[in-house]
Amino acid sequence: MEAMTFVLFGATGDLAKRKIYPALYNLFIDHKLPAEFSVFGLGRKEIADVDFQASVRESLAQFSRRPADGERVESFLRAFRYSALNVNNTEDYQKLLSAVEIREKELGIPENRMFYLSVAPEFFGTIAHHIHENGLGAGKGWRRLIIEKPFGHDLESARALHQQLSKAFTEEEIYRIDHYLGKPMIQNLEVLGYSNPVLQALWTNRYIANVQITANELVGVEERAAYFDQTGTIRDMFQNHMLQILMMVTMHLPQRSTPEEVQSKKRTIVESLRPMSKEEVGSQIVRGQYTAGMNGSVPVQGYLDEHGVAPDSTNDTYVAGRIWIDTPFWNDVPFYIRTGKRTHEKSTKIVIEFKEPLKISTEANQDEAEPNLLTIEINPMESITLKLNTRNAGKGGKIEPVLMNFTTNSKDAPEAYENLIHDALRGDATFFAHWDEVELSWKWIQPALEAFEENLIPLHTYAAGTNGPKAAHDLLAEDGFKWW
Ligand SMILES: NC(=O)C1=CN([C@@H]2O[C@H](COP(=O)(O)OP(=O)(O)OC[C@H]3O[C@@H](n4cnc5c(N)ncnc54)[C@H](OP(=O)(O)O)[C@@H]3O)[C@@H](O)[C@H]2O)C=CC1
Ligand SMILES: O=C1O[C@H](COP(=O)(O)O)[C@@H](O)[C@H](O)[C@H]1O
Repeated sequence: MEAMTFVLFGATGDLAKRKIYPALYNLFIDHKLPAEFSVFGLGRKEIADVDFQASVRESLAQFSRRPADGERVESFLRAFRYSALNVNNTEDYQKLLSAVEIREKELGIPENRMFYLSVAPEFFGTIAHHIHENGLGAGKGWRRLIIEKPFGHDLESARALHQQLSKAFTEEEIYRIDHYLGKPMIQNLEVLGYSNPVLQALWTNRYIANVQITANELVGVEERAAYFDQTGTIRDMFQNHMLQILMMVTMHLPQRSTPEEVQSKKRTIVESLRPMSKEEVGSQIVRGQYTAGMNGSVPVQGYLDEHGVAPDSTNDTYVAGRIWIDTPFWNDVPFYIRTGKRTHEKSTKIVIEFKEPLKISTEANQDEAEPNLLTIEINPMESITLKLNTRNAGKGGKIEPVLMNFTTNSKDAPEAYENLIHDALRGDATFFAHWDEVELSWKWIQPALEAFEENLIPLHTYAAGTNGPKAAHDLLAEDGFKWW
């Protein structure tokens, strides 16, 4: 990997401490960073390099999956420098440029620069503009930009943001992080498809009855009401993470696909999502909000009583939807997606329900065989389970389900941010969200955003600690299915 400078906007923030420093440190230990690299942390306060290094050391002690002590952490920290910068202040960028150049010369490294914007999205455009105007991106090496979701608040604002960024960076230089795309099991979907002919053959509407994608959470709004009450689950989870999982599970990829091929297949999927009008949203999408209930054995308050939430808020903390993909592979297969806060469990998973040939072909047969299910657990477990039916000779030949299960030992696996930062440093955009996907996702979901805002569809309640609103279960029951 080529030597580079990693410029981190928002170096004093929560994401940097919890995710970015531990990811860089673990990459360093695994020899996945270049032999020579330089890191510049940025924030508004004046902080001495040595104090900045101490705060990074502290973050590692708290959040790294590997012990952060001894010489190896010290040698990692020697790469770190700090520069005070207010995103609106031109002089601060000039000061930064000169510090970066001095360090590049000291280390004898090329002018390869990675700009990571771990700051509020309203700063993205300003920062990109200043990087461009002040020559930070004009070195002889490569320049890349990593940004964190949210990429816009709706279709219009996403397009405006894209325009601003495009003035300073090309699409190939922009790496949009959707951390779900860094999860090992999501990355595994690509391999599962092309390396298992048995699955590949079944991956169509001929054999699949429906696909269910779930991202249930135990947590509520926590300390993030200011953001979440303006955002809701539909923007926070559904428009990005859930639709990205949908794309990953439905694209058919040949082996050794290039990032461009992956992006093109994903675009085809999101382009083929059957559009819904604002008036149709009510029949395809369920929105919910949690009321008081339990988090395990602890009583918890309802959403409207959470600190920072407007007492009459109609914000969604739960969304379930039925989606159709109009392609020859997926015609007539319903995709059910649900995600919510304060449900009964933390569980992110994909369930593929296969059609039931037994029931279809022998109506008179009294055996109650369950459908074959392929369950891919993403979080907190990482496993793949296939549910088959077999005859149990010990029980008079009764047909019973059996499970074939593979569970990964995820303790040592790299975390999402490690995978993604490593890919961006290598210039591999496979697991990043391309602008086309982002724009098309906003376009598809825009009528739902409007229906929510105009209160055209009901806001169902569910008690904290339960499995979501009843309406989300009715959505599948209408089609003769149930959530697994
Ligand atoms: N935290 C998380 O788990 C996740 C966060 N994100 C996204 O990541 C981004 C960062 O989030 P998070 O770390 O939580 O945010 P924080 O509020 O914790 O940190 C914000 C950072 O921005 C810096 N900052 C604020 N104003 C300015 C300014 N005018 N000039 C320069 N720097 C400024 C702050 O530095 P200082 O105050 O020192 O100047 C601080 O380092 C956001 O876009 C968020 O949506 C996405 C997914 C998860
Ligand atoms: O992006 C987000 O994701 C988290 C859930 O992530 P996970 O990796 O724990 O499944 C969610 O809690 C948060 O609201 C959202 O912004």
